[in-house]
Amino acid sequence: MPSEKAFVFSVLLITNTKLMNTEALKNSLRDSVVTRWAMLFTVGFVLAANYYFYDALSPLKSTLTRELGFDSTDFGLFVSVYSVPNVFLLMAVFGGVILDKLGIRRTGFMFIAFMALGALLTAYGASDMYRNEGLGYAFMSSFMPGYSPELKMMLLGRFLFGLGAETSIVVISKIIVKWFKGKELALAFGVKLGLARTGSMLALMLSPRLINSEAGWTVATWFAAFFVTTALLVFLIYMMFDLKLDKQVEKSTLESKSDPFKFSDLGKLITNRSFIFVTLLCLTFYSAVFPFFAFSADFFKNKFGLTEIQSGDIAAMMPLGTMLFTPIFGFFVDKYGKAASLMIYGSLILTIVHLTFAFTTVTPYVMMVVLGLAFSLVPAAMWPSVAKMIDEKRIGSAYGFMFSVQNLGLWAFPILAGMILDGTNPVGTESLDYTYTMIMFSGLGIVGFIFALLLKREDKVSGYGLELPSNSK
Ligand SMILES: NCCCC[C@H](NC(=O)[C@@H](N)CCCCN)C(=O)O
Repeated sequence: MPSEKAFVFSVLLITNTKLMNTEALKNSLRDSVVTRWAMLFTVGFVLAANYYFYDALSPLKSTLTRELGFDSTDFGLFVSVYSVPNVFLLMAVFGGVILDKLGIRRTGFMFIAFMALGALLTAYGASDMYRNEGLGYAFMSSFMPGYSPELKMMLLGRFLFGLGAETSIVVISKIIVKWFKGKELALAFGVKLGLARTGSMLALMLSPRLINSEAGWTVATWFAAFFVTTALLVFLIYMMFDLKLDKQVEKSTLESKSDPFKFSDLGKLITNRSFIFVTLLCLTFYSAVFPFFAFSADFFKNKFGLTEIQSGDIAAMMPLGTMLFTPIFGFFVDKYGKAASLMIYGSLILTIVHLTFAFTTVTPYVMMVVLGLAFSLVPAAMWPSVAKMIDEKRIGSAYGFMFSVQNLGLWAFPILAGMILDGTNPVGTESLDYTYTMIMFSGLGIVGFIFALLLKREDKVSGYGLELPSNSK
């Protein structure tokens, strides 16, 4: 019968196509260990450049005061403007939507280009070229006279950088899943975070050295901007491999399909009590880490009377510590669980470190490594825990939502830290007293600790199994 023949033929065709896809999957680029790890290091370079630029001016706070007249509030404003697009334009959420629509290559290129443009504008805003009546100087002088034209141009640059940076983190996470799903995925995520932290560590160590260059202090800002621009070029190399892989394997077998973002999803997320507690922990914990980190080198300089190079080196101990500890805790969480407990310990250690900084003179070298311990415990336990409480299809929306809430803290607390510093230190004080600023960070640690306790208690009711090993849920 012709219809029976047609049926058998189409079954054979489907089976054959499936077999061919599996075959292609077996022999695709992602099956070469060397190629997929090379891809990880390629996009890891982009991530390192991202984190480098985010932290590049942190050890230069006093240089910005001396050269550009920034006070602590200006510096806080500069740090925080990174988060404005992610909080107020919900870029961390819409970036995910754009990623679903345009795909990895176009979204990645577009957002890394924003990062590069923003980084170059920031460096330009600090440069002599701009300050000697360069392009845009007259315009930036024509409004809001309370803020210098240098600050305004640098704010615009960092705003654009922030617009690209958070979404590029989401793109890179998706790239890792694309190449490592069903392979060494957890390890790949650990290495990715390690590469990001390498960027932070290098920024803290290199920037204070680069300001002593013969060509002037702005070498440090230009270097950071060129690092990000190089990352854009490096991403072009990645795009070639990505295209090749897509040609080898049907795209649908590679990229895990997530449901498109819907605002109604937010309703589901914010009625999940475990998710609320983990998001609030994310907000408070990261607000006590990244904004503190931005001020840390200046804090050590003022409290312990160190040079910019020495204080940058001490601050760099924290990312160095995380590079060591994060993979260890990641492995621990996979194998033994205890994620909720680790988040409690991490928040407690964070609070102790900040209180020690506020009220004692214990050597900051040791305390920064201990802070690195806390900053490994919580991220290593937090991000995989979200995957346990949220359906895989909505994980992108969940992370996007968490990033937006987290950025609220990354926006508000650097400004608050700067305002507290300016408010508690008379103008022209030789060395700044950070006590009240550190009390603020300790307070955030305590609130985070409470959310971590609530999360663990809630886990007993909701049964997400945060205390269980990865494969048992
Ligand atoms: N799968 C999510 C990993 C997030 C890692 C996390 N980064 C962030 O939370 C960013 N939203 C903020 C980065 C700001 C500084 N560059 C981290 O622990 O770094």
